[in-house]
Amino acid sequence: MTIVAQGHAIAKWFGKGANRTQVLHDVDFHIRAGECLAIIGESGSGKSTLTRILLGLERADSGTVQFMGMPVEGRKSAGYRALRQSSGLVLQHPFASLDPTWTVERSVAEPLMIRKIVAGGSLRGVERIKDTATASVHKALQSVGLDPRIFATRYPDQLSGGQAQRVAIARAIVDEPQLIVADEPMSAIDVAARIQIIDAFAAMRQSQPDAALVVVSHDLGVVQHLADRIMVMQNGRVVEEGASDQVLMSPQCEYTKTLIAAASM
Ligand SMILES: Nc1ncnc2c1ncn2[C@@H]1O[C@H](COP(=O)(O)OP(=O)(O)OP(=O)(O)O)[C@@H](O)[C@H]1O
Repeated sequence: MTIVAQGHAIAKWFGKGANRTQVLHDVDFHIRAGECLAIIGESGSGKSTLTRILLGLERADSGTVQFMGMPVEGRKSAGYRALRQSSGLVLQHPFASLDPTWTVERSVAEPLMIRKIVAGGSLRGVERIKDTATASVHKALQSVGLDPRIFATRYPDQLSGGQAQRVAIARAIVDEPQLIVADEPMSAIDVAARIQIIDAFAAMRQSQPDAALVVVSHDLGVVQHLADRIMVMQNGRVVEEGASDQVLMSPQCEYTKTLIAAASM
């Protein structure tokens, strides 16, 4: 299977002078097309920093990151541009990532419009692609279990937290990116609605079988449902990695055992 993104020997420091702290140490990772990789670990272990580096939103101090075989370093690099155009991000707080003055349809269509403008489309051109965009937006909403006839014209304040997160997922997948990163997508969602988010990701994986999905989560139940492979981080290092069943059923590292024991309490 094609490797969509990979990093080698990534190190990252934050802060200056006496406050300078290393938060990632010699991290290697890769994600293949069609795979779901979960990154788990306690708060502050470096999960979000690693995904931000993977998305080109943060720079590593040393090491390399590649997207589809091209280096991501530097905003002018071909790898960075390809990554920006071919990745989707789902964050913890769905309402913070939706413009309250925009309808669901407009929010979900935004990546398509941006891509068209970046590709040199005129505003008139953008108007003309609206019909195509509407079809893609409705397909994305359907795939996350939201009926476009009901939800397309709603505003964020007319959505529950779970519905808003599914809108955010629809926006992340609407232009069929090769890589989707979801950073704690369930933690701001009430327990009853979490299953809908899991279903939305499962449906996305079915409709876009070649997309690579990276999920950062504290919730091992979520991880168990979604992930093919798990990477465990502790204090900025990868301490265990393997197939989901193997890591969850027979963890090798004491730290992973502790995480699993804490989750089943
Ligand atoms: N911009 C920043 N400036 C300084 N320190 C930072 C910055 N971003 C993150 N850190 C620090 O880097 C470390 C790793 O943070 P990170 O957010 O990657 O961890 P995490 O595993 O995702 O945690 P959580 O599960 O709580 O989101 C933490 O100690 C954090 O305080």
